[in-house]
Amino acid sequence: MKVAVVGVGAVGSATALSLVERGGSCREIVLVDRDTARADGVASDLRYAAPLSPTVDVRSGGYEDLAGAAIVVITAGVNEKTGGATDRSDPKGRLRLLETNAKVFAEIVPQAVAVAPEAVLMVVTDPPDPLADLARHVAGHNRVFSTGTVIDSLRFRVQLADRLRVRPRDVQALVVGEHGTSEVLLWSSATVGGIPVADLLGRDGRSVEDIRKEVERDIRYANITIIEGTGASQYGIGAVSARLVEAVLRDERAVLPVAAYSSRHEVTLSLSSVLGAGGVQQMHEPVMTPEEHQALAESVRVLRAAADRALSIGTT
Ligand SMILES: NC(=O)c1ccc[n+]([C@@H]2O[C@H](COP(=O)([O-])OP(=O)(O)OC[C@H]3O[C@@H](n4cnc5c(N)ncnc54)[C@H](O)[C@@H]3O)[C@@H](O)[C@H]2O)c1
Repeated sequence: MKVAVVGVGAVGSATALSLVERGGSCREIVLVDRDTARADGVASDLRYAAPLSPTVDVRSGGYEDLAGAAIVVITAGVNEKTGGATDRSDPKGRLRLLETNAKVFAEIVPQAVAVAPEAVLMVVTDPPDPLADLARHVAGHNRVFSTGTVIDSLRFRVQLADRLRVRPRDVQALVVGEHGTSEVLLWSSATVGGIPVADLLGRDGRSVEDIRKEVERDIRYANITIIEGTGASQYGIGAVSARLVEAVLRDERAVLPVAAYSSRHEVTLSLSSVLGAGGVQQMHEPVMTPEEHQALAESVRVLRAAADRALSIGTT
């Protein structure tokens, strides 16, 4: 199985490293970037790490090398720091990158689809959900999804686990809607060992409402906190991307909050999605309170407007 990564910056190289280290799901990784020297350098670096993992060949290439790829991971484009999306008080958040990155997608997607018409397209570039709508439109097929709120849901689980002093693996908690400032944290269904987290938080006397605000802030702006330290958030999303590739290649039917087009909501968004061969196979709406439903409707509104903009930029 061949996996292609288009865009070999911080996120693309972290994704490729995670693919090599997780091992086993793909036999070949091709790295493509308009900065060919960078793609060559990352491929060369990873080639020397590969013998420590299950057999995998890593090489750089051009679009012609996408032929036969089962999945194309798109991580090309400006990031939050370069694109000026690191202001916590800016409600647009990652949507600030839409104009620039829609143009990047208009360049990449037709070339990728021409060479690899059967490949699943996985969008990581921000803002991933409207860019997945654009990619789907340009590709002319539905085998398109974005990493959506998988990373946000992991952040939610980690933040809750910290406060509850349990391991994150045992916390069930979902974020749905946009991978962005309008995302919806589903507190009502967050549980640990079958117990609602709201029943466990605040046992040390702190107000549950205060803890909730603190957790929401930490998750919504986790990317900015990371960028303030390192310039780019890359390792978490790299590990997520490799894990999602694995779920597709192995037809796992894993239930994860990746984003795909929902005919019900008429836009790409994250719900409880079933991920396997061909991308997202089913999407289900988690049980929500009326307030959570309302917040999701607002996120859908934001996403529809962004998708319309992405299409108008990327298809003219
Ligand atoms: N979905 C998520 O959860 C998530 C998380 C972190 C970052 N991101 C996003 O991922 C993207 C990449 O971030 P990064 O930190 O790796 O940025 P980066 O600047 O380190 O790398 C971007 C790479 O894309 C390449 N590129 C740009 N335009 C191209 C084109 N037209 N064709 C081919 N290659 C092109 C550049 O040469 C560069 O190597 C950003 O949009 C960032 O915001 C998304």
